[in-house]
Amino acid sequence: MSTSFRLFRRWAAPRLGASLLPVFAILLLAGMWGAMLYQVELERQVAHSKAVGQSQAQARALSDYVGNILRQAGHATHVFKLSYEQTGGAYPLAEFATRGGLLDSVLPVKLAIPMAVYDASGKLADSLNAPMPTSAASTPYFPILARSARDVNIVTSARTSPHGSAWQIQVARRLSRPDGSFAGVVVMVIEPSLFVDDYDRLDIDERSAVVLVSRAAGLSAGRLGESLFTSDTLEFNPVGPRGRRLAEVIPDETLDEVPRIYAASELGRDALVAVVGIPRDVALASFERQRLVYLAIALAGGALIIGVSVMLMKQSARLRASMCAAREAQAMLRGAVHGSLDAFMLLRAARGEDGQVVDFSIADINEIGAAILKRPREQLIGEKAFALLPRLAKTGLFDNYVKALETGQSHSEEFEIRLDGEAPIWIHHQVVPIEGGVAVTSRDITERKREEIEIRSSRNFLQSLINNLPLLIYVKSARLDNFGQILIWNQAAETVTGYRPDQVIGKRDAEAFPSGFGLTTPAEDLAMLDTPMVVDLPEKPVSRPDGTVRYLHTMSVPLFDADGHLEYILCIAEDVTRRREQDQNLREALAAHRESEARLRTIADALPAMIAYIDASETYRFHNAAFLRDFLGGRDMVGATVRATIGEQRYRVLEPYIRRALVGETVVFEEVDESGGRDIAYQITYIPQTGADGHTIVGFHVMRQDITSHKREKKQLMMLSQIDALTGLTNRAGFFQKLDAAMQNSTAKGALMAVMYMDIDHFKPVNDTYGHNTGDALLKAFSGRLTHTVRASDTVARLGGDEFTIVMENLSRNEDASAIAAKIVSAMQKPFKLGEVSVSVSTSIGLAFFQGGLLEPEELLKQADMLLYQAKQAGRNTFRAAI
Ligand SMILES: Nc1nc2c(ncn2[C@@H]2O[C@H](COP(=O)(O)OP(=O)(O)OP(=O)(O)O)[C@@H](O)[C@H]2O)c(=O)[nH]1
Repeated sequence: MSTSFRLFRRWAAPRLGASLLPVFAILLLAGMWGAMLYQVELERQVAHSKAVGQSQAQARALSDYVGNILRQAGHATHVFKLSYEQTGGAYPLAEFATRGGLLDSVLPVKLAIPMAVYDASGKLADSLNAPMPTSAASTPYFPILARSARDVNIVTSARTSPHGSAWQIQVARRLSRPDGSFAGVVVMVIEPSLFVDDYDRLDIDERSAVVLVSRAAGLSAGRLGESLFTSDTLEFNPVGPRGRRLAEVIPDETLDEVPRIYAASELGRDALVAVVGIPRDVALASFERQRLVYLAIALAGGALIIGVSVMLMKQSARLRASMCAAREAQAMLRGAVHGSLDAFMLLRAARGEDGQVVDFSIADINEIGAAILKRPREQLIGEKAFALLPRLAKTGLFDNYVKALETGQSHSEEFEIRLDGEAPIWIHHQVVPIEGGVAVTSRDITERKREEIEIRSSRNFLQSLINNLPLLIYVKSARLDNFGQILIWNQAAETVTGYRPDQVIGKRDAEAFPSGFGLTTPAEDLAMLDTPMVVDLPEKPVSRPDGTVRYLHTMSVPLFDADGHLEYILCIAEDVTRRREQDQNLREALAAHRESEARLRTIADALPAMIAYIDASETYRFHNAAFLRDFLGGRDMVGATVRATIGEQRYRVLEPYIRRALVGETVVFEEVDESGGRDIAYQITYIPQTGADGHTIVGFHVMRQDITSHKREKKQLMMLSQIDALTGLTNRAGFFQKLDAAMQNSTAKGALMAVMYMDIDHFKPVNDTYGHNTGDALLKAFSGRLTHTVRASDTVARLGGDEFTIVMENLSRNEDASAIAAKIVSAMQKPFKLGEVSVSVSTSIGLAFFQGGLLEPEELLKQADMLLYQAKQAGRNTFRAAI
């Protein structure tokens, strides 16, 4: 096979494969459509033949009818001839054509066929149903009939009527005299329209064409729909070869818009041809329906074929793509496997009779794998792996392969193999399940493993050392390519700063700490680069991610490589936050203490009370400005004892109180200072002070308050509480106190006394009419008048509302009190001038007496109230006194 052919085949094969399906689909479509069109054409031809047959049947029916009419017309002329000749020529047409007459037995008279009788000279002798030519002498049939001695019937060819454009057929018969000589002719004139104007008779569609053609005359008459026509040009030509059974014809000029299938039927005589045309759509209706069904089936089938083909093409394109990819991948894999530094084997599972895997045969192996097994690759392929190396089964590899195969899970591990008599080796082993077996990759990693273990153990030691140191340790690179990058970050660094190693390691300060702090500043790091030496850095705040701040005291130490170049900056830091906080707290506590002391002194000095503090040894420790000024007479006694300050005599008075205070009792007592010429009352309070333990009394506070004015106000308040606020008279409480005192006095001395109880008559209307202010003004004016009417020693009181009482003591006689009552009643009758208004009221009074006894004040007042009630009952403006 030549190279160019091979190349061509490689190029053509996929393309051919890709185009087969669409070509097949197109062929299938074309075949389906071709078959469908062929079938449709066959059916069209059959339908057409049927339609022609139908038309011809109709045409035949028409020609039969025409022939029949013409025959009957010949018959009719014969019947007339017989009657005419029998009657010696005296037989009128009218009688011949009566309903039920001779004509009617041959041709229906209702056809009203025009008829005429001409005499021997050709002159019109009789006519019926239409005007007829007056002479027949010039007609072609007349000389023939005149000459002929026999009974002859002539049917003329179609010809145009002498009267108009319509054409007609004439049926003429010779009439003879009894001697046989020529008597004349009888003629029937038949219009072709008679044959064609009736669709019902033919039972055809209304759009059909019915035509009668006279070949001899070249005339035709027909009917299209509602219209009748005649023509002298229309001709129908046969379709196809002559002599065919089906006589399809086509008109040489279009009759109208309707396409039709025409067929002709010759009459056989008189050169007449009947033609019927059936509308094509009617004739082929069922074929057209069938054609639509075929079309629909073909379209649906076509769509199905296209759809399925497209789907299959897509599927096959995908399949080709994935096969291509698989082939490429396979090729790459094979390349990689053979070029790999790892040993690689494809093992096919070998199963025993029970279906269990008993061994694996080598399906493929690369050169390195073959080298490990110490056999050429070609020899190894097909060999049983574990039969070849039975000792490998002991390592558990066999079990691993079977497990990977059965679970479908890849498996990779690093393990140490100790085979008898050989140094242990480390293998990195990977088993991948594949169809019917496993793919195994192995790499000898003994060397790497050994180094790794060594490095790990020394690193672990260092790591644990660094991590367990309580100091923050972090190491930055000092190499120029990654200067400032943090390389080590120990546990204490994480705990103190809150940054985990993964957030910090490999980054520079600016990246690692978004909040902006640097454990050492870039300037400090650069300084280390310039002059590498141990530096004690100032304390610095660092913000943790949670927002709290820690203070670090850092020392940075340069670390050099073997060549003496600076390689790392080791930073060792101590968290000094707690110590700083303690210092700060102490400072703040001291300041707060001083501030609070000063504040307390300011407050104490501003207080009007005298305040001092005396300790358990009775020595003054503090006194405020008021105490210094008012109690100590301006001498500062802080540090002096109480006894020395106030003198022995006064100390004896105060000592019991001091003792009580020093055992924890709050002591309150009063003292009157009479030294300054006026009495000043003091209230003194000793408040014990407990020490830090909360119960030992370490001294007591003294508070000395001037309560002189307070006492005076209290007295005044007592007095005020017995006065009626509106009128200034004694109120209810004062009245009862006074009444009680007076009754006690009366009982003690046996003196006569009286209680007067009065009420303003009709006071409510005053309030209602003038308002409450005027009511109040009236109450005041009433009180004033009352006070002026009685003695100064009598007590006038307002019990409430408009009710008043008077206590009168030391009376000589009852009448004295009654007289005063009368005087009051009279005094209150005068109008009261209250601002703009003048108000007139009156008063009613109840008067009760007492001259010692066991009566209670309330009972005496009740007596007076009863009497007041009686006075009100008596019509008001009066008084009632007890007898
Ligand atoms: N303006 C004023 N009216 C008061 C005061 N206290 C009570 N009143 C009114 O005094 C009226 C007392 O009415 P009464 O004594 O019951 O009736 P009255 O119209 O005087 O009739 P009699 O006493 O039966 O003649 C009530 O309308 C109270 O609202 C007050 O302090 N000032």
